[in-house]
Amino acid sequence: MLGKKEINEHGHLVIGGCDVVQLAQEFGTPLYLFDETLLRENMRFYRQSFERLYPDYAVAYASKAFICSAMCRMVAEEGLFLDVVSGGEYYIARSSGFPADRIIFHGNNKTAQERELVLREGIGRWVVDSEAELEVLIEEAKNYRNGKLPLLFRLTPGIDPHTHQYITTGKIDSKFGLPIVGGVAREVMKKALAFPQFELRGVHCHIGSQIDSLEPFLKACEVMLEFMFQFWKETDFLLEELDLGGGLGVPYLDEQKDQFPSISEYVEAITGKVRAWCEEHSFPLPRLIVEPGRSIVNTAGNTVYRVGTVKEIPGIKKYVAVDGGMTDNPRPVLYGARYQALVANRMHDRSRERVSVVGKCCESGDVIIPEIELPRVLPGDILVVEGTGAYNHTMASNYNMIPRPGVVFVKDGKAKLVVRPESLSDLIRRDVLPGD
Ligand SMILES: Cc1ncc(COP(=O)(O)O)c(C=O)c1O
Ligand SMILES: N[C@@H](CCCC[NH3+])C(=O)O
Repeated sequence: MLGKKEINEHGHLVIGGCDVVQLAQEFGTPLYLFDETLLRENMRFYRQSFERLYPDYAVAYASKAFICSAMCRMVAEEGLFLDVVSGGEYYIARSSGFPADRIIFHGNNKTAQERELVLREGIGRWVVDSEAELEVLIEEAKNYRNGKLPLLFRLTPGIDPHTHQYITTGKIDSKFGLPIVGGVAREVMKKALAFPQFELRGVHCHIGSQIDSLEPFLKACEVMLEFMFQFWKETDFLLEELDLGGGLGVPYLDEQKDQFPSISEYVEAITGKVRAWCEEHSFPLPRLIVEPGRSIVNTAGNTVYRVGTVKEIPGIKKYVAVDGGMTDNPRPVLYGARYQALVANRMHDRSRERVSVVGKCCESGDVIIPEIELPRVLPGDILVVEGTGAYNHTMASNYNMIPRPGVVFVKDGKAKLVVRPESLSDLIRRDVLPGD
């Protein structure tokens, strides 16, 4: 099992002190269920690890992994910054009361509306992604409400993190960022120095996601520090901040548990590397920023389904269909992502059969787990797919007009509904009948 889970006297799965079978009855299925203690613990692991090892840092939670108003509140309470990549994420954060000066604003194609919103309300760091964006900002930032606009520049350091190609983002051939090669990034940044409306704070990179080793992060530290050092020598301007993005991977299956560095190993490695490099080159220690998403939320999240149709094709396969699917978890279809599951209402059942867990969408590719050994599954059973905290709720769709699930936080035996499940009427909320 992933995360902290127990089994009670009824043989039911317990998360955050709550009986998952009862939660399924109370809140309905499918349902995203988050262990609040684990969420907070992971945020604290990041902060405490930095606190022990490095003088000046910020941990910015990457909200694209999982966002809702209650999550933004929690991130604010835990003293983290927030990484947003759209006006939508910014809006949710601000509506929950998240302080603007702790928000980092990303995007490779920020729209006029998004820029206007953020410049109106304020921002902690604005991450410039391209020369074209800088050109637009030269005009638009003139009347920034808080004086100088604090900028980071996103660079592509040319590193392959050896992860799925769709979530590889730091190679030179990328839609994100300014390439380090050929002096492109350097020239664009030099240009920004000439404008008084900007406060040039530092550089950013994000090499990819679900990365299973420390080596690509260490390489990124080196390349980025080398860039900062050269920039200093050439311009006499010291870039004070280095934002290394997110990307630390996590196990999705029990058998992968030893295959990923822990949060503290990751923080130890990057802070050690930065310290050693700076000492060797007599370069002032920069302020370090990281933007973890998945490693904070994934293991804390689970999806609770009810089993419907069970279909056996003799000698070939048994299909177990649940009341959700690729609409609440598109990751298997998109990335071939793997998951494991539990039968929450019969945790002591030792019978085993090989099945394929599928969804209810009108697509043969709507498979959540192609092959898994489970206790003999019956219609009505409660099936929990583990490790769905990241990029599930935020990537869910209404395909086949299936309402999206609600979100419940559990902690110390108490359950809080933090996103209500969509209703059928939500599905027509934005419809306009011609003539009305
Ligand atoms: C700029 C940026 N920062 C942070 C993250 C978070 O990454 P992860 O969830 O892998 O930690 C992402 C997503 O990959 C990103 O694009
Ligand atoms: N959506 C991806 C991660 C994207 C990271 C954003 N840069 C996933 O589920 O793995």
